[in-house]
Amino acid sequence: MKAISGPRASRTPWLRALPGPDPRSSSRSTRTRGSPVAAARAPVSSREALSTSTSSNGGASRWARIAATARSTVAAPSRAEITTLTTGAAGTVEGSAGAGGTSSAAGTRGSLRDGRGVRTACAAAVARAARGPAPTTATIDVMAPVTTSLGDPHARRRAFEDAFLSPAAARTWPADRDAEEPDCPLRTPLQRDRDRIVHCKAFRRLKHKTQVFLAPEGDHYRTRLTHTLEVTGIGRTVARALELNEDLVEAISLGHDLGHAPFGHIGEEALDACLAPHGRHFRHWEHSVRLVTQLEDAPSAVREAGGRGLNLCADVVDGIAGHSGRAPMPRTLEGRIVRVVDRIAYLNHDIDDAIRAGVLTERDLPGGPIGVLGTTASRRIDRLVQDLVATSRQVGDIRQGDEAGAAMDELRSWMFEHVYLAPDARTEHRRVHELVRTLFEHHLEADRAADGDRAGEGAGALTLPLAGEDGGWDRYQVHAVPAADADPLERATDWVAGMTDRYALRAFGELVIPRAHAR
Ligand SMILES: Nc1nc2c(ncn2[C@H]2C[C@H](O)[C@@H](COP(=O)(O)OP(=O)(O)OP(=O)(O)O)O2)c(=O)[nH]1
Repeated sequence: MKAISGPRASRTPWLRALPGPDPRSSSRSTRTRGSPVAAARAPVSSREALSTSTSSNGGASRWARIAATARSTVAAPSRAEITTLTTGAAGTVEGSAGAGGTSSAAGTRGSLRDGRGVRTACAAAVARAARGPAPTTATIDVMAPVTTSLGDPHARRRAFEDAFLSPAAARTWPADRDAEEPDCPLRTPLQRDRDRIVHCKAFRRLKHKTQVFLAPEGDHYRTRLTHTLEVTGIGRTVARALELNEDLVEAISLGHDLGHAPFGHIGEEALDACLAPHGRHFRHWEHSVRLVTQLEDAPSAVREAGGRGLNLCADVVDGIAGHSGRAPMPRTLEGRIVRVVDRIAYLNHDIDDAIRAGVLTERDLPGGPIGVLGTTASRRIDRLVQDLVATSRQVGDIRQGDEAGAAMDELRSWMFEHVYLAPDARTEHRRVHELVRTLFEHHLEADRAADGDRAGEGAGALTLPLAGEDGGWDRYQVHAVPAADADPLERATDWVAGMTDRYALRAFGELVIPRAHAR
């Protein structure tokens, strides 16, 4: 079996915990019954079928497990008897019964309370109570936990993770953040991280950052943003198939490339070259971490908790830090998924873009790997994903099979030779180096000139005439380091790395293109 390059991951005894494909998945109707949400919405007759199928599995089915989990946290005598639901401090849900099993006047006001006593209207409970006593059937015991937990997303998600995720999956709780924050009542900590990433400025800038083709004019070329979305989609598929934590994979994927400099890898290389004489380096994955932990504006909840940056969960930061084949291996299986699917995504979309750009034709592609993986991007992705899932399931870690893994490596080497580092591309690379060096040195010089006058916004950013001059061009707020501690190299790096391709081009133009000084 082939692991993606990097330190060899420890083998997790995970397979034993993972069942084979669910036999119910062959039938669409029974599969629908397997979903907690679908089951909660299903008519009583379907629930009876569910109850039957649960018991006919001798209590070993997933449904029996989730019902048992939920039953242990919910006292729910029957739907008809529930008048109020109260979530306790520990997030458990308790049902309180109306006298004599009938719904009383009070019973028409179903409500939820969290541990701090915050009261939330629960429309479903209200509607149920208003309808009056419902028939008590054998299914009620199974359904009640699902029904009652609908009002408490955290209890429902915990029950889901206990029942449906592999024991080797990363768990959503406890949320390990630098600054401790109270949970959001609706979103889980990982959903919240996902939202924080999508709402941050660095995420929006990905739409104007190169994937491979510099500052592309064509509407159909990939950018770092569309690459990020493709990685997220493929990553979720793999995580779901392996019963790992999809929410974690999603958050890592969405954040993994936030730290890319303008002009993709070439910009990264150019910034690295600027820092090398000072004994420093630039790596995009480390800069992604710097962005989410320090540079991005803290959301209000983070500020209130005394934190900085996006204050993401530690597993998300770890996955971002370890997504590149050149970085240390992430500690979670979810992080390792992103590390492999990043390559699956970029190799295949880069072939597509290279053909679109006229750099390649399909006939040029190397016969060996294409023979193994398939002749179209969708077939290749499908083959690589199926292989990754099957092999990982078998060995208990995130691994590719020997044949598919070797074919992908060969294709990647071929792409380096014929696309990424091809002679035509190298000409542009020299120009990018020149541009990045000019901007970097301009910032250092401006910082020196500002000579300690650094209160408020970054002095370097103010020296560029374009900054903040018109509505279309934002000034980047990149200097999170307090003025007194400002490190000029770090400030220049943050400033250049934060640029989009077009901002960098325009900034460079402002600095080097002579302007008329008379009208
Ligand atoms: N790795 C790398 N990618 C390049 C280079 N030039 C262009 N690219 C393109 C190919 C892919 O579309 C994309 C890879 O960017 P990523 O940020 O996903 O690379 P990362 O270091 O995470 O990938 P890796 O694990 O090293 O394959 O950049 C280069 O010199 N090195």
